[in-house]
This record gives sequence, C-alpha cells and structure tokens, in this order.
Amino acid sequence: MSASASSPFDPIKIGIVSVSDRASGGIYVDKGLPALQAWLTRALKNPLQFEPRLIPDEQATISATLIELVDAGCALVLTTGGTGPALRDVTPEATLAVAHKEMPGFGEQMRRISLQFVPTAILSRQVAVIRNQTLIINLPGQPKAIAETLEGLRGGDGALVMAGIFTAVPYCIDLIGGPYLETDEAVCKAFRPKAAIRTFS
Ligand SMILES: Nc1ncnc2c1ncn2[C@@H]1O[C@H](COP(=O)(O)OP(=O)(O)OP(=O)(O)O)[C@@H](O)[C@H]1O
Ligand SMILES: Nc1nc2c(c(=O)[nH]1)N[C@H]1C(S)=C(S)[C@@H](COP(=O)(O)O)O[C@H]1N2
Repeated sequence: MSASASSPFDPIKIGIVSVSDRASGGIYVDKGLPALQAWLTRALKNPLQFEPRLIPDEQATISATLIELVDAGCALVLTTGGTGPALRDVTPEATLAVAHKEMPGFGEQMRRISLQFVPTAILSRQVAVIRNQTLIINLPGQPKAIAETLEGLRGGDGALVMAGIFTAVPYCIDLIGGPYLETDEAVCKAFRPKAAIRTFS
C-alpha cells in the first residue's frame, strides 16, 4: 500500500515505536510513545492516524516492526530508544537493515542540536533512512530528547535558536511521493522551495 494518501484530507499514517526492554517489560511506564504522539499532534495540521508499537531491544523485532509499518502505509516512522552504545542498543542496526536509502544528515543534525542540551549527545548512533515511500527516523530514548531533536533549541524568549530536524521532514516526504504534511508554524516551520509549496482553497 502506498504511503501517499489518496486525498489531502485522508488521515496520514504515522508509525511511532518505543524500543525499550524496561518499558516493554512493564518495569516502568513507557513515556516515549505519549511524548511522540503529543509532539506530532502539536506540530502537524493534517488529520493523523498513529500506529504505536512498544517493543524490546531485539534487532529482528525492530526490523520486522519497521517493515510492517512501512507496508501498512505509514508515511513517517519515528522510533525512540536503543540508539546508544550499550550492548542491547541495536535500533540503528535494525533500521539500516531495512533501508533502501540512508539519510545521514538527520543523524548528524540531531547530534548537533542535542549537544546544545547534553554533552552525551554524541553517544546516540541514531540514523534516518528511506524504505519505499516511508521516512524512518531514530530518536534517542530520553523522553525529553523527542522535542529537543524534532523542534530544536529555543531561547528564553521562546524564539528558535537552532531549528530541529522536523523542519526538513515534510519536503523529504514530498520528494519520496508521500502525502503533503502541513505544520503549525508556532511549533515547527517546514521548509520547502517556493515551487513545492501547495495552497489548498
Ligand atoms: N518510560 C521511561 N521512564 C523513565 N525514564 C525513561 C523512560 N524511557 C526512557 N527513559 C530514560 O531514557 C533513557 C534512555 O532511554 P533508552 O532508550 O535507554 O530506553 P530504556 O527504557 O532505558 O530502554 P532499556 O530498558 O532497553 O534500556 C533511559 O535510560 C531512561 O533514563
Ligand atoms: N537531545 C538529546 N539527545 C540525547 C540525549 C538527551 O537526553 N537529549 N541523551 C543522550 C544519551 S545519555 C544517550 S546514552 C544517547 C542514546 O540514548 P538511547 O540509547 O536512549 O537512544 O542519546 C543521547 N542523546
């Protein structure tokens, strides 16, 4: 099933995946999925249909989940967790295993932004890839890292000091034949070349 919605008013399917032994094992309540859903709901104007998954740090399970979400027609899949150096952190490997194209700029920029927040930003091996017509992006597991990387760094007055990576997501999804994402500019101003901007009457 193609990720692009048949009409601009169809709900856009977004996969959200929390990769965590402890959360999936019930040791603590997962905070990643609620944080992902809340931020995406704030940032996007489109009607959305979330496909949430809470899974352990098992490489085969992560890859199978990503393939399942792409095949289900998700235009975008965001994972949180398992991107670190620890023995069981395998989300990047599982993501690359299902990739048709790598998108290295997203990981580079997420580490750059994250360094504004924590010096351990460089411990995240997060990647982003394209599979068919779906963009898959790994985020770190710290719940606060979700807004930090997607929205960027704001000054004390709320003004954006360093843009988050989500500003490039809508145009990337346009380019792979996905649906036209519209953002709430108060949360995230999507960048598109003038010729790529659509207006809906
Ligand atoms: N639900 C949660 N509650 C509290 N802290 C969390 C939660 N999810 C993530 N974190 C914090 O973010 C850090 C990094 O998240 P990580 O990807 O390691 O997820 P995790 O839940 O620790 O996974 P795992 O149990 O597989 O180590 C965690 O070590 C923890 O400090
Ligand atoms: N924005 C942001 N990036 C971050 C963090 C964070 O708190 N905020 N945590 C760092 C830490 S401590 C680790 S270990 C790595 C990997 O985290 P993960 O294994 O939870 O994915 O993400 C790093 N990147």
